Order: sequence, then structure tokens, then C-alpha cells
Amino acid sequence: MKINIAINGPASSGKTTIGKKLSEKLEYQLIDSSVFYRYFAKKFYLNNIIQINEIYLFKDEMLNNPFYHLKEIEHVNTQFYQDLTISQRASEIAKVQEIRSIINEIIQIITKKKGFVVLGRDATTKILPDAKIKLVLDAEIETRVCRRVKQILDVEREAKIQQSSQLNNLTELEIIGKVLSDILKRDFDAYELILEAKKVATIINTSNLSIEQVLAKILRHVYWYNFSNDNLLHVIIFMIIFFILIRSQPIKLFGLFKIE
Ligand SMILES: Nc1ncnc2c1ncn2[C@@H]1O[C@H](COP(=O)(O)OP(=O)(O)OP(=O)(O)O)[C@@H](O)[C@H]1O
Ligand SMILES: Nc1ccn([C@@H]2O[C@H](COP(=O)(O)O)[C@@H](O)[C@H]2O)c(=O)n1
Repeated sequence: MKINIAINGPASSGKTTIGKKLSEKLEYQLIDSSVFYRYFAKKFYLNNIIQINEIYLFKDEMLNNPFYHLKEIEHVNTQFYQDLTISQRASEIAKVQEIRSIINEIIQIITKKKGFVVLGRDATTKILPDAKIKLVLDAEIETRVCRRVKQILDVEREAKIQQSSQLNNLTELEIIGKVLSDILKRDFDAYELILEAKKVATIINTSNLSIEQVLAKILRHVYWYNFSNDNLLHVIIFMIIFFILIRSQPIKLFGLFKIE
């Protein structure tokens, strides 16, 4: 039986990496709520004005053909992933409660059929409070900074090989500084949401765990949930029948188990 899984966590804690692997393993569909904020920032934040009517029209269109639009949103997001202006506008848009409600409602309607992994800083509290599995991926800030810096340096090394470096030869120290200030800012913005999430979700501290270990831990949660859910009914029925048989024919029944 398919369920929904919601994953929160502070910046750079591994939500995207783990979410992707988990959804592939379970053959679930992945929805990252961040891509909605960035898509809206690109499409509906023009001349410093949020085009709220356009957003409502988009919502209706999206709900008519959700999987087509999810692909489109992801495509636009891949193109503008590194665009700082879009990221800043996404953060501004994210402060508007009306827009948060629209995005949450779209995701709630799409995920009614189950079989989704949903990511985002309010995934376990506001988007899918009824998800059967709710997780917070956490890690110390030093770990998160190191992971993000390593990721940037890996991309940079690859880009240098292809002679299309983006960071204009920033020193490693400058990159660390930029990443640290970005993560601190995002931690500050999401502080309340993550605190709320930690009250309702299972917290997994990934600081000393590899990607594979985190994935294995989450899969254990999912398999255990499915096992207990699928088999609980069988166990209860078996116990009721056993109890009735014992009460009605105790001698015969115990005779069945008599060791010769
Ligand atoms: N358990 C882990 N061990 C080592 N590296 C990890 C682990 N989890 C994630 N990473 C690495 O950390 C980096 C950040 O991960 P990811 O982008 O998935 O985080 P995120 O929570 O989605 O970030 P954001 O909040 O910015 O969207 C990536 O380079 C990823 O490969
Ligand atoms: N559930 C969410 C998801 C995202 N945001 C905002 O979107 C911006 C982009 O997301 P990233 O995870 O890629 O940083 C981000 O700055 C958030 O402001 C959100 O508020 N709620």
C-alpha cells in the first residue's frame, strides 16, 4: 500500500539528495515545494509586483493537468537553479501567506492519491500534516557547510575541466564564507518552521551518517510501517479466532498441540 512521506530539514541537510533516492527506490513521485517558490518567482514576480491573479489561474490550470505542470516547473527550475535574483525573489514570495496556502493546496490535492515524497521546510507541518511518515533530516551547521562547499568545489572542478567556471576563481575561504552566510540566513528564516516540525516528526541526525545509511534508516521506517499496517489486522483476526476456539472447545484444541 502506498503512503505519503514528508521530509523537512534545515538548509543543506540532505533533503533533495535523500528525497530523490528514496522516491526512486520506492517508485514514488518526488515533489519539492521549493521549486514552486522559485517557479512563481520566475514567472509571476514581474516589475516587483506579485501577479496574484496569474497565480490563481495557474493553480486551476495545474490542477487540471498536474503531472505535465510538475515537469514544466522542474524544467524551469533546472534552468534557473543558480540564479541569485530568482532565489531572493523566491524568499520574498515565501513570506506571503496567500501564496504559501496556494502552493500547499496544490500539493495537497495532487498527493491525495498517495505514493509521494514531499520536501520542504513546512512539509511535515503545513503541507502534509497527515503524512504517514514525517521526518526531519538534521545535521550540525559545520557538517552542512562542509557538504555544500564540497558540492560547489566538485561542480567548479568539473566546470574548469569544461572551461565554463562560474565562480570567477573565488578562493576556497571565500566560498566557505558565502556558504556559511547563506546557510545562517536560511536557518534564521526557517527557524520557527523547523522547530515546529521537530515536534511532530521523527528526527534523523545525519551528521555521522553516509547518504546510504540515511536512506537505509528511512527505508526501515517505511518497511516497518507497511509491515505493521498490513499485518496488524491479520494478527488481531487470528487472536480473536484463537480466543473463540479456546473458549468453546478447550480440550479438543489443546489436544491438537499435544506432544506425543
Ligand atoms: N548523509 C550525507 N553525507 C554526506 N553528504 C551528504 C549527505 N546528505 C547530503 N549530502 C550532500 O550534501 C549536499 C547538500 O544536500 P542537499 O542539496 O540534498 O540538501 P538540501 O537539504 O536539499 O539543501 P537545500 O535546503 O539547500 O535545498 C549535497 O552535496 C549532498 O550530496
Ligand atoms: N516549503 C518551502 C520551500 C521553499 N521555501 C522558500 O523557497 C525558497 C527556495 O527554496 P530552497 O529550499 O531552494 O532555498 C527559500 O528561500 C524559501 O524561502 C519556503 O518558504 N517553503
